[in-house]
Amino acid sequence: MARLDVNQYGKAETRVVRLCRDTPRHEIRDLNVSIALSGDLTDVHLSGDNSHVVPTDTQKNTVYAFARAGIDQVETFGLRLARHFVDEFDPIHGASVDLDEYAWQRVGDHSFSRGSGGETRTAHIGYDGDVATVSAGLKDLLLLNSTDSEFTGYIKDRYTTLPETKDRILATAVSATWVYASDDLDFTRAFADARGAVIAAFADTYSLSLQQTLYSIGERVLSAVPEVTEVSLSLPNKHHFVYDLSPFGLDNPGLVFNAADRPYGLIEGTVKR
Ligand SMILES: O=c1[nH]c(=O)c2[nH]c(=O)[nH]c2[nH]1
Repeated sequence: MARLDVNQYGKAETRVVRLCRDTPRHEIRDLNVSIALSGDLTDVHLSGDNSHVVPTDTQKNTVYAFARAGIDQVETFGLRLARHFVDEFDPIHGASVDLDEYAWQRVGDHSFSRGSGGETRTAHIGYDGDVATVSAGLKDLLLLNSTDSEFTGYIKDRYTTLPETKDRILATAVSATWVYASDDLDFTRAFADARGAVIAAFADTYSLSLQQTLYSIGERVLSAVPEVTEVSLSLPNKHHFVYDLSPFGLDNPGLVFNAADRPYGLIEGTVKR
């Protein structure tokens, strides 16, 4: 016999752009919003009774309608949406809202530039009708140190070819998610402080491994933002290998590198208070 287990449904990746045109110097907010609702949804799966279903199309429309009032902080926008679906519709007991915000750089009063592969701000809202949990973070934040990075002293076996190095490029694309202790705080300030801590820790740490850098980033975020209870980091090691120029009769004292695409080391961890 089959039995329906956990399930959720919603509109994924609603792309909403909200302009502010109150002055000739326009503002732009560019979001990708994914909603997942759960609750009393057994009948729709077992018998096709849709009477408990808030259509995903309605969810999408709600995102656009709520954006009309303005997108202040991604976290508060997500909280508004999560609370709306759970508080307005009896069969809906839980909402999960993921928000990505793309960073546009201003290049004029009404002109903006967005680098491909640029950094994205993220937020996640969970709401069960009682407690709202908020986490935030960023992804694809590219960072590179051109020195102050070593990797030595590791296990060597018959398959080890990696030479020890006292001076290498350390580069990564940071994905970080941190959890807030409260659903009511200045998320914009907290984000800016956490982001600043990530960058400062990466830049300031004399790195003996990317693992050590990960811990120092986590530690710095916790000390910079008191409202953060834990930080999870996913750090691809974007290897830069010194290219062998000796076949061409040239030396290469750490000047020319092969920026390898794949494979990459992937260093992940959570740092808590
Ligand atoms: O910082 C590093 N950590 C590792 O675990 C590792 N493994 C590797 O081959 N290079 C690196 N670099």
